[in-house]
Amino acid sequence: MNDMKDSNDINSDEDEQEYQRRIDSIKPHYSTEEELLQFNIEDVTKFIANLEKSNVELASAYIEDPDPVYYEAMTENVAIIEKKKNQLIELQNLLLEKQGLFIYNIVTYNRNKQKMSKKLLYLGQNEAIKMDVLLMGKEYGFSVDQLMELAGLSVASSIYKVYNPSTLSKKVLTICGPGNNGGDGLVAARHLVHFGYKVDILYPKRTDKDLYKNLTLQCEHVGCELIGSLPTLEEIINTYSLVVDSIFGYSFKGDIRAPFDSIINTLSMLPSDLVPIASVDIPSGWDVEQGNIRNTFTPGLLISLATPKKCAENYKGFHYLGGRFLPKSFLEEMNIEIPKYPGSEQCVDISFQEHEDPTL
Ligand SMILES: NC(=O)C1=CN([C@@H]2O[C@H](COP(=O)(O)OP(=O)(O)OC[C@H]3O[C@@H](n4cnc5c(N)ncnc54)[C@H](O)[C@@H]3O)[C@@H](O)[C@H]2O)[C@H](O)CC1
Ligand SMILES: [K+]
Repeated sequence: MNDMKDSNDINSDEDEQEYQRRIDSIKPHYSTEEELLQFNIEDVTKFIANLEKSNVELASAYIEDPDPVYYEAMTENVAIIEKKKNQLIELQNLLLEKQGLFIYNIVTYNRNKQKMSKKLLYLGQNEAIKMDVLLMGKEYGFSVDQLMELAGLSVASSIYKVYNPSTLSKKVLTICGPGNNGGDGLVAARHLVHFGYKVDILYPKRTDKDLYKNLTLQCEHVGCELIGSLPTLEEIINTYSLVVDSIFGYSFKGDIRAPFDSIINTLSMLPSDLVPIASVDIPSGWDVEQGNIRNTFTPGLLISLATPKKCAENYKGFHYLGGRFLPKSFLEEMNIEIPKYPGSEQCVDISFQEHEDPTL
């Protein structure tokens, strides 16, 4: 046990100070600010990777011997990883700024004190549908399965950032609806398994199209279990650490019909501190433009796809943007401005704290 604790000493304050001393001592060798930023980005990335590796080791040690010390060490690691990831995003944005790629007119700040554009557009329902038609038309030439794959990957990537598998002790339940939002959920479920989660899927109203049949098959092949009906509230709490809501997206209209009415009712009774919900594109049951008018659940994480929709304008939880597939020409044609994705990331944190003073 002591050996494991020692290998985790990277967490300690002394190590952090040592790390800072090392960075400071190296600074003079870098001739430009851009080079220094590049170096810092690489260093923080390695630091995060080491901690994540250490957490995987701690997690397997904990499974063999559920000593709370392992758990505490993992929790400490997770907090440091979160801090370092925020630092990484700031460094990446600084680099973008240095390279002249951050061009925003009106500036506000998100929870990571990143500069964000006020011009970021919240689409209405018809605009979102129009956008889809345009993307998949002759001019832009995308196919639905291409976009769905990128959308689903970005959902899984966002979940990984907010609800890291090392912090979850139970499985993830992905609930899929009958349309493309459900398809995004199937893709996300498969990637979540690749990222280290155990995933069950509830897919009560399946479509006969090959795309959905294949996505379901692929999920089964990576080990997702397809469950027949929604477990009781108590069973959900005992079995799952997270619910992924991919029931309805931007085409949802009217009163919620069966079987999704009772599913959404149950989800609305779920204590969010015990089992948070991650919603794909739209929190299911919310009006696409007016938001939570039916007083259903509020997700802990919302992953808006391509651009956020109007219902998310006053959303206060973790908010990520994914679906990194919009070409510049398309953004110009639609007169949309979206935040820059850092590096090769599939998602970007757009959780707003509009009135926060970034210098505090
Ligand atoms: N360009 C993009 O950003 C992409 C987004 N994607 C995802 O696709 C959904 C929109 O998909 P769509 O198939 O148009 O619709 P939904 O999934 O929202 O749902 C349609 C489905 O739901 C049924 N339905 C509608 N209203 C109700 C109701 N009141 N009660 C019960 N059932 C209802 C309807 O009959 C249909 O069967 C978008 O949000 C993104 O998640 C793409 O994956 C990639 C491109
Ligand atoms: K949804």
